[in-house]
Amino acid sequence: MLPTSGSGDSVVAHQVDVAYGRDVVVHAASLSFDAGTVTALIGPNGSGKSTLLRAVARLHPPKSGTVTFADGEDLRLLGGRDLAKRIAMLSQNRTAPGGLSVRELVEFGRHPHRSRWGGRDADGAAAVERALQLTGLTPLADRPVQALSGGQAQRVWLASCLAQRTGLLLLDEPTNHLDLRFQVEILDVVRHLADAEGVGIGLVLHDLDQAAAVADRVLLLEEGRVTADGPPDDVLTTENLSRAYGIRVDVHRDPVDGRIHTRAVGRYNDPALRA
Ligand SMILES: Nc1ncnc2c1ncn2[C@@H]1O[C@H](COP(=O)(O)OP(=O)(O)OP(=O)(O)O)[C@@H](O)[C@H]1O
Repeated sequence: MLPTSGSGDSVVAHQVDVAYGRDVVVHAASLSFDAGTVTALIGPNGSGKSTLLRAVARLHPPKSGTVTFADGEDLRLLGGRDLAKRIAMLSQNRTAPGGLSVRELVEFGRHPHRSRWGGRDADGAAAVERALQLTGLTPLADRPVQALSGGQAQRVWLASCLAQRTGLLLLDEPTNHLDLRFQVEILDVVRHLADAEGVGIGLVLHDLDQAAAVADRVLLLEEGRVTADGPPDDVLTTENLSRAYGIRVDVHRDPVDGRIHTRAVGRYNDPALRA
């Protein structure tokens, strides 16, 4: 079967500051998204996760610092089409142009692989069918995008990224709007792409249990700074999470599968506070 990605790729951000106007919201952030590795960005609302991901994807130029591929090549030196062959990003807040079917929107992901004059894209049809299949959209392929639910539409945008067949995949809250089954299935796809095809994956997740389950590495952001970076066991601790989120967060390890589970303890499930 045609692989979804090209070959795996890695990207390194070094001491990156990112600003909106004069307001610096990401401070001296360093990270890497490595081939064959799933890296999750977590942190409270407004801590800079999306902004940092967008800076790595060159959608928002950093104020200072560098973003390079593993071989040292600066992303700024690539043309848009060449960059889109190497990095795909699922952003939040997308709007589909009117009148498109699911398959037509997924085909947008093939744009960088077509010649400037819209010429042949030998792998295109197979890449699109595979992306539809991986996201469970084959039965909906001919439906108008505008007739889809929020979760179905989320899967179409993800499929469009997969059809791009890049070695790096950056996903901003990919499980947003998805029901339980598709949350699990999409994270399975993410894991598969990293393990079987060597894709480097960076994703923003709010669900800490999902981050623990899917990620090899977790970065915690607080007020625009990376305050922890390492394996889930080292980062997802009561101390780190309670400090970052400003609420007590208990962390347990499942005795059966060994996975980390987190529980934010609010007033209503803390017996000491309820008494
Ligand atoms: N377009 C914008 N113009 C100005 N400030 C912005 C803009 N987008 C985000 N910000 C600010 O930048 C900071 C970081 O926002 P960002 O969206 O990166 O955080 P986040 O961690 O992804 O948040 P969330 O979990 O809510 O999605 C916040 O203070 C936010 O108010």
